[in-house]
Amino acid sequence: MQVGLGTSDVPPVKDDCFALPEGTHWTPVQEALDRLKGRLSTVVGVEKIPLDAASGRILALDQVALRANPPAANSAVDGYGLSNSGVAGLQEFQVLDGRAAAGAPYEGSVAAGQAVRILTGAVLPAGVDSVVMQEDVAFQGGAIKFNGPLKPRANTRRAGEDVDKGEVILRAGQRLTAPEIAILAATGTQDVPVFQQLRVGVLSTGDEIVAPGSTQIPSATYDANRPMLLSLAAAWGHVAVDLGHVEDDRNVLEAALDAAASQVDVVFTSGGASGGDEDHVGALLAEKGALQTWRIAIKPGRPLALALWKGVPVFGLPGNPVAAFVCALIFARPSLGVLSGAEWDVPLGFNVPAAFSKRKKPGRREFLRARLAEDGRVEAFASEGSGRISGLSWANGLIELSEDQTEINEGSPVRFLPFSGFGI
Ligand SMILES: Nc1nc2c(c(=O)[nH]1)N[C@H]1C(S)=C(S)[C@@H](COP(=O)(O)OP(=O)(O)OC[C@H]3O[C@@H](n4cnc5c(N)ncnc54)[C@H](O)[C@@H]3O)O[C@H]1N2
Ligand code: MOO
Repeated sequence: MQVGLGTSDVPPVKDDCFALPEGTHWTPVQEALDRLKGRLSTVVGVEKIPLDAASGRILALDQVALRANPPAANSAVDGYGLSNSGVAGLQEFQVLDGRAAAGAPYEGSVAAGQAVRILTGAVLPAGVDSVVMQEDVAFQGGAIKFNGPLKPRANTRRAGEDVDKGEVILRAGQRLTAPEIAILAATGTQDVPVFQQLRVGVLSTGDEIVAPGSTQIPSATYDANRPMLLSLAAAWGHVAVDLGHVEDDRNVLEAALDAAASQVDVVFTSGGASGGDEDHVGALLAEKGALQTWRIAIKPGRPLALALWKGVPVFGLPGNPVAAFVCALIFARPSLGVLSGAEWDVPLGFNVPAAFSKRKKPGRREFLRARLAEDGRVEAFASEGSGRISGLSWANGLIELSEDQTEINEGSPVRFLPFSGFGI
């Protein structure tokens, strides 16, 4: 028999460790994202680097074409260049000596009734406005014959038809990937102004955390978050800085954050965010780190600390690796983008039929490890436990269930966010 406490003093036992405790303000995911978006801005400087070293970097200034693409009208095919009369029926043209090739123009001019051999990419010689494809002609006795009419400017490319000189081709904030590199190169850019790379520090916390493989003691946990988060930061084009691991000691953590603040532009910590006896990260950030938000209506990942430490943004990610991963993708990725000079990026998502059924509590947003199958339906990982790291590599994306979704049946549309849309 219990004495001292009446049953009304004891909270009812909740089997669901994901139930949102009453009396706490749970910030909706969108509100947390809006806050981040509204408060963050670029923290890195600008440098000019050669285009061939710029892949993955963020453009710092709008770029204009330094030359038109193409710079001159040229042939789109191998064939014969001529002045097109547009007449229907059998046409005959005398073929001139010489030819026009890419990089080796034909210097003469082509009169009416004459044609010149021309290769793909060659500048159109004077007098040529159209090209007849070599497959469409009969060549006989120094002349070509073909069945007209030819369309006006057939098989030619107009000067500047892609972009004109001086036209804005890329905007500041765009990430330079293969397509952007191509247009910059084609229009003559040699050096490109980009933002300096953001330095992202990753710190693991927790007495139980040890280097992978370093011990066989069962109470030790191999550090999975730090390599995972370093890999994410690098995949997103930032400089990933390994800040190591600290034990559950507030002074040591404080010193580590101080050191980090002078070394990196943004810090990821993992673990110690939930408010347990040894959860120092949340407590320390609340006390000294201008903590902004730390309980978010999300599963997994609700204990997320967003703070500033000596002016440096700190993402206090949850310890459970799946929760740390999801929070990094959902909150940290677009934030790091803005800090590094890019636009706030909303991940690619589309609705696909569910290959599973599930009930869900209202009021929080849930992210499930998901795999889009070849039949176009999406499966969810069998377990939702946020320590089940194997589900991350099983998955090829996340399913995002909104706050008001409570029941998902097989075939119901669900939102699928492919990992590729998160840059991984
Ligand atoms: N009474 C409550 N307990 C917990 C709550 C709660 O609301 N009330 N929230 C749970 C949820 S949800 C999560 S997520 C975790 C997050 O807690 P912390 O951020 O404080 O993380 P820890 O307690 O330090 O660790 C949780 C778990 O993750 C393991 N871990 C930590 N760091 C790493 C690492 N670098 N690599 C691999 N695994 C790591 C750690 O050993 C723990 O097993 O709190 C719940 N509890
Ligand atoms: O939601 Mo916690 O964030 O389970 O992993």
